[in-house]
Amino acid sequence: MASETNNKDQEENLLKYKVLEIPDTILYIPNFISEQEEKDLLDHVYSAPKPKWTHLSNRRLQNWGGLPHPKGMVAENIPQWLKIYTERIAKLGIFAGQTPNHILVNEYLTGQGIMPHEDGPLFYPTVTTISLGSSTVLDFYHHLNQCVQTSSETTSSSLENRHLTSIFLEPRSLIVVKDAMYESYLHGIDQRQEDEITDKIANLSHCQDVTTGDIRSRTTRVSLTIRIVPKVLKNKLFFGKKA
Ligand SMILES: O=C(O)CCC(=O)C(=O)O
Ligand SMILES: [Fe+2]
Repeated sequence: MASETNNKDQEENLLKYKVLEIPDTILYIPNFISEQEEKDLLDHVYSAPKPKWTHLSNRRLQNWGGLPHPKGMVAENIPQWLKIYTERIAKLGIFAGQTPNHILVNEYLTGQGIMPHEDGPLFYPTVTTISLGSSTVLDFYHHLNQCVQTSSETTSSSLENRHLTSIFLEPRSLIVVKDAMYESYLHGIDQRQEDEITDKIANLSHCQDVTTGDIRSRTTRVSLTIRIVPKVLKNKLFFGKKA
């Protein structure tokens, strides 16, 4: 009973961070971490051994907690400097009592981004991201098949036409993307040097110091995407001969 009351209190506390009513649900929490915590996290990310980085054409990344796999993830130890945040996020009460076991670190240089995509079935359908270093704009899009067909198919399928909403991500903020927003829409970050603040950004009233019409330059941004991989292998399979 007591835990039911706690859950209800937690849900009510989170309501003030809710950005969109439809189609449920984006929460945006400014200053989720302090400036010192941001600095410490960046120091840790940049002190990771070189082979920890995977280089992609438009960003590089580090994977912590194991490699998600349809057959199950072989879980790896999460270092303490990241555990602080998986535990802090677990306390928000958005993961049905579980603690996130996976962190993807993405680094975007100015002008880099990530193509519209969905995170897919290997993850629990709630995703949280802490932004470090620079602000950016995260865009949400309808899937191609969700678009209302107009007389011109090319127009109706262009990304611009499929745009649903955008969220301005300030450094040190946390965004939570859940439910339909996770499962039924694509998200991406445009490859741009700067972001124009327009009324297409849904969370302006939750941001610190931004007004429509502002131009925000991008610098290097590091994001920590913190999630749950539900399917974990209990033991590493042992193929070698025992001594
Ligand atoms: O950097 C971000 O905020 C988004 C990252 C993302 O969408 C992903 O890694 O799947
Ligand atoms: Fe993603």
